[in-house]
Amino acid sequence: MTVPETAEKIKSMEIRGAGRIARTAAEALRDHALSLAAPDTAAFKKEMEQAAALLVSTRPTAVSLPNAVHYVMAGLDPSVNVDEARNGVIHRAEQFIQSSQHAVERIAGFGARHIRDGDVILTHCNSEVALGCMIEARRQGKEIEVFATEVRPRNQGHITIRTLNDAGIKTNFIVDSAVRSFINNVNLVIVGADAVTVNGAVVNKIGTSQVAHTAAEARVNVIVAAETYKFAPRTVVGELIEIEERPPNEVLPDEIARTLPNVTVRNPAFDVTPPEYIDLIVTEQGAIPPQMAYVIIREYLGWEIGEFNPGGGSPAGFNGE
Ligand SMILES: O=C(COP(=O)(O)O)[C@H](O)[C@H](O)COP(=O)(O)O
Repeated sequence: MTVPETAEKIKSMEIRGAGRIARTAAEALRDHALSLAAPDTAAFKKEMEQAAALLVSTRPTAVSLPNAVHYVMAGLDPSVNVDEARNGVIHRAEQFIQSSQHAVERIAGFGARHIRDGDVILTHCNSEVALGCMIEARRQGKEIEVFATEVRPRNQGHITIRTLNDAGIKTNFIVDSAVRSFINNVNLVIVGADAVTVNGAVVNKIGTSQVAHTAAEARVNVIVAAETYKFAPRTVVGELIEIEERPPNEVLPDEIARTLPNVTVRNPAFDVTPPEYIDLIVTEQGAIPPQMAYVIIREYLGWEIGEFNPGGGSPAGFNGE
């Protein structure tokens, strides 16, 4: 897939979920590097930077995307010849994809240890790593049951219930507003993350903070499953995570909206769950309390602000191992 095709698919959410977005962006940069017929390294670098910027511009919230792009682009050494520069990008892209897959597997293993036989788990949205923990627990023979939300307006819950069904996990499908009605039937919440900030706040699908608040009130533990490349280095220097606001017609059809001139539809795709509502963040480096997010950023993403910064920034590295 070309870079513009990939960018379009990420924008339209045909490719979605923070981890998948990151790996697909790395693949697109690798393929772009492979096919570019640039006369010299400077031209190659310029084209690659344009491609990188296009990918980063597709969705603003999932930090995995700029982190992945930055990691791949850090393989481009401007002082070598064009073939070496190309190989540098390809190598870093392959490395990112592999370590991301490895991270997903490790988190499933670590997360499954926090799931006990007989647990009833609530999940919100469609997170590859959160589901990985449940599927691994089931694979280990633990009898679990899941409550999965619908996830208005894009219905990611439909993907989640299919995956759970196919894994042979007993699943209850509920509308988003039914979470509080069922929270006392549940003894664990597991969700994914699009970004984790330096203070341990978790940005995830809209509604996650309501789920976590409800869980806190009911004394139900909340686990966030998140690879280290979901942590946001630039929050160390005070940058805020941008919350994507998506088109109104995802929520209300245009033909109805047209008849309601006094009504404005608001459609934020993500929200922020404060660290007080989170018991544990399970990363591929192990489980941490949210308050230790800073350590993950420092140890695994580097101090130099690891996100892709078009035209500048030093190449700090995500270290997936
Ligand atoms: O909020 C979402 C997806 O939102 P969207 O559908 O808008 O992309 C997921 O919970 C995280 O991205 C984590 O997913 P994963 O664990 O698969 O990276």
